[in-house]
Amino acid sequence: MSDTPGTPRGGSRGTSPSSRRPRRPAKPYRRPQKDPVRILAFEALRAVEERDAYANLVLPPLLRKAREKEGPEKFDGRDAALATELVYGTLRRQGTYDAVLSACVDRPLREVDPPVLDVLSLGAHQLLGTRIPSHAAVSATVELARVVLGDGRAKFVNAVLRKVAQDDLDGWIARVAPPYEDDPEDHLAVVHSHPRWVVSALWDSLGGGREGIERLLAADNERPEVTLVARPGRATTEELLAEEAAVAGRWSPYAVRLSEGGEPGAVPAVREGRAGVQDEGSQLVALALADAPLDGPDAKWLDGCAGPGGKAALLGALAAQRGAVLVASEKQPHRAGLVAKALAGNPGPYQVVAADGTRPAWRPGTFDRVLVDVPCTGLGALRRRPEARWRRRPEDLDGFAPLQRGLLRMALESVRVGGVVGYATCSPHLAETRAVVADVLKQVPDADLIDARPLLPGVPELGEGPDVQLWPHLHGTDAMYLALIRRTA
Ligand SMILES: C[S@@+](CC[C@H](N)C(=O)[O-])C[C@H]1O[C@@H](n2cnc3c(N)ncnc32)[C@H](O)[C@@H]1O
Repeated sequence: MSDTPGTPRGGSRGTSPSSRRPRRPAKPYRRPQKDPVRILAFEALRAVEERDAYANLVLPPLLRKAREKEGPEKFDGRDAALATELVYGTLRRQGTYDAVLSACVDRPLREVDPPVLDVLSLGAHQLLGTRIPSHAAVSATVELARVVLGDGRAKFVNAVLRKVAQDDLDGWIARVAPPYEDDPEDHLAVVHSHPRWVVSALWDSLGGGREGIERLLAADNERPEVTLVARPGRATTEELLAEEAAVAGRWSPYAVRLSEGGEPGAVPAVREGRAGVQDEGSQLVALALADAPLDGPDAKWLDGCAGPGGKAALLGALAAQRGAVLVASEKQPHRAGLVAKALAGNPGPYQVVAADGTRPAWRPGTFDRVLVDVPCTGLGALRRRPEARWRRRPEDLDGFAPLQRGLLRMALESVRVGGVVGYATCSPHLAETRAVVADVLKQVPDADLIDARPLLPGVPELGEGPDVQLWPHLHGTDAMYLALIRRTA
């Protein structure tokens, strides 16, 4: 990486040696103004870039510390909201902003120092993605650059951002995105800030024309609502609906949504573990498996990939109401610890085990219902993890493929004849959904897909079945996938 920033495109590098000009009197030095909100946003972006940190894990402790400070650096709610918007918005829109910045800098962006690029992206987001007036966005970002990069680089930032400020987002997109007619996927990748291969994979899975994929990509750039689950027998939706800013869920009878500003940590039932934070798509997967029709006993349930325990806690509460026991198994011991925490206080019997689901510690045919919510690329949860789309690579699919197949094979071996397996992913990528199910069913002939759609009552636009794919733009959920499979012999 270069140690010096690039020169703004059209800049004056090498054209006007200052020695030939009369010297201007030097401006008196002015200390840079420290803006704690933008400094914190910059620190969070650096952690994401440098340490491969997750924004949703890095930001909360930084905000907590800023709220605990005394004096002018102490954050109030509006400061925290602005810092969050700056970090999430900058990361989500990075693809679009990179295309714009590339047009304003005279060298490839990869040759611009990463901290300088982070400041430029923060500035581009304020200029093109927020209502902050242009002059304020430029001057605040240049002051930030003076504090975190030094005066020399701040001049570069100033010059680049002045170019960015010459147009609005639509104007820039018209200039930098290839026309849809020439290259639909590249066009959508720039307009909606997704890597091209992700646009392509989402479109393959969604099908249809331009409108649907555009709505999906736009939904990925929206901040998702916080959804709570009232764990049955432990909390009620009425109790959660009494909270300020709470509205009923769309599909799950146990879901309550918190609108902007709702703090799950402030809800007593959440603090006591009787309710939890859980996307409605994740709730629907657990409910569909629990409601799948079954002949014979219904006493032993397995969650074979349970960490950190969202679905296990809902399954555990439902199992308790039916007199069934839940075994929640998770390979990584520390995540098994999280499952134990999520299940603590469950009203019925349960067991948490740290075990490899591809080499089960139980006998074949032990369970009546089995869920395997397998590790995956997470391309269905891009709303929540703003940096994830830039980290994932197509090669990651090959890494997950054998594990996904191994876990489904073992799930089918663990369920009794007549029992039901739910195969779930929080990715809609066909290589992680239908391809896995089809491959495994070729090897395990005594198993049939069953229609999952009637088990999500009231949920529209579930496709042709028998499996189910949820979508952020159609259902307001993460893009969860579920196939239900019955062992027949
Ligand atoms: C998508 S997450 C499951 C999310 C969980 N069902 C929930 O709702 O909270 C997949 C989990 O599978 C675990 N895992 C990975 N390999 C495994 C294996 N061989 N056996 C069991 N669990 C495994 C991962 O550690 C991860 O916690």
